[in-house]
Parts: sequence; C-alpha cells; structure tokens
Amino acid sequence: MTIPDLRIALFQPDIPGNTGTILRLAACLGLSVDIIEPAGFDISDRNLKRAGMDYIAAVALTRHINWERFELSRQAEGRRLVLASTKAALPYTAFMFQPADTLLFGRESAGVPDHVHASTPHRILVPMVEGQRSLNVAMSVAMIAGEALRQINLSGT
Ligand SMILES: C[S@@+](CC[C@H](N)C(=O)[O-])C[C@H]1O[C@@H](n2cnc3c(N)ncnc32)[C@H](O)[C@@H]1O
Repeated sequence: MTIPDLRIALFQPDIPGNTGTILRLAACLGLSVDIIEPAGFDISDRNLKRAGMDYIAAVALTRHINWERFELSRQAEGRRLVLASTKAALPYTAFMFQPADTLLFGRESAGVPDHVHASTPHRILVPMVEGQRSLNVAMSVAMIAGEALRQINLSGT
C-alpha cells in the first residue's frame, strides 16, 4: 500500500485513550499526525499507550507547542486545512478532498475556539440525527479519513 500524504491534526486533545486510538488508526492507514499542544495529558500517559499499543512507534507524529506554530508549519508546506466540526454545514461526503489535505479535529470537551473555526474556510460535518450532540472524536477521524482516502484513491493522485 502506498503511504498517503494526508495528515490528521488534533487540536489540544484531552482524552488520552482517544488519541491512542487515533494514533493506532494512523499507523495502520499510513497517515501522519499533528498534535497541537497543550494536550490534556502527556505523551507517556498510560491510557494513551494502552489504546495505541506498539502502533504508536510507527506513526509519523509531530507535536506543535501551540496553534500559531502549527499554522506556520502547515502554511510552509502549502497544505489545505479542513476542519471537522459539529457546527459545519457541508456533509463530509460532499467535500472534495485533496491528497495533501490536513484534517483538523477539535478537543473532546470544547471542539476548537471561535478564532480557529473562523480562520478555517473548509469546514465539514458528519450529519447526525436530530438531537444528538457529537460523535467520539476517534470515530469522526475514522469516518472522515476513510472517505478522504476513498476519494484520493479513486482519483489516482
Ligand atoms: C466530542 S467532539 C467536540 C464536541 C464539542 N462539544 C463541540 O461542540 O465541538 C470532538 C471533535 O470531534 C469531531 N466531531 C465529532 N462529531 C462530529 C460530527 N458530527 N461532524 C464533524 N466532526 C465531528 C470534531 O472535530 C469535534 O471538535
């Protein structure tokens, strides 16, 4: 399997088991991961290691000390930022992903702050039935990264 160029970015994640699950997914699908600090736990956290197991060692993981530093590195690489948000209007299946996209996911307790939401022109939603608040962040990563990879593989780029 070819290693994709797609990246997953986690904004100040606060539940180590979710991050461990996402790192394991990234290891298996060949995706790179950005963690935008401060996270609500240390990378050596027991629950993160339990969920990510030995897969964590296989992930191309970059930690950024804050949002501004993450943005500097993303812009230097010329990557598009695509925010997954419960406040978005566009269903993720209607969005046209590109191979070098960075998919951004919010923190479990609060999503992303307003300034991040406002500065991200591409915003996508996993539609839910009325009255439900949100998916688990790791579930939303799996669904959206799966659709992005499907599109990218179909387009053959
Ligand atoms: C547990 S949710 C955050 C809930 C938070 N209270 C909020 O209102 O954003 C954590 C992250 O998972 C992603 N997420 C969860 N459900 C989603 C959905 N239905 N559509 C798009 N992203 C979703 C988003 O990136 C979100 O910031």
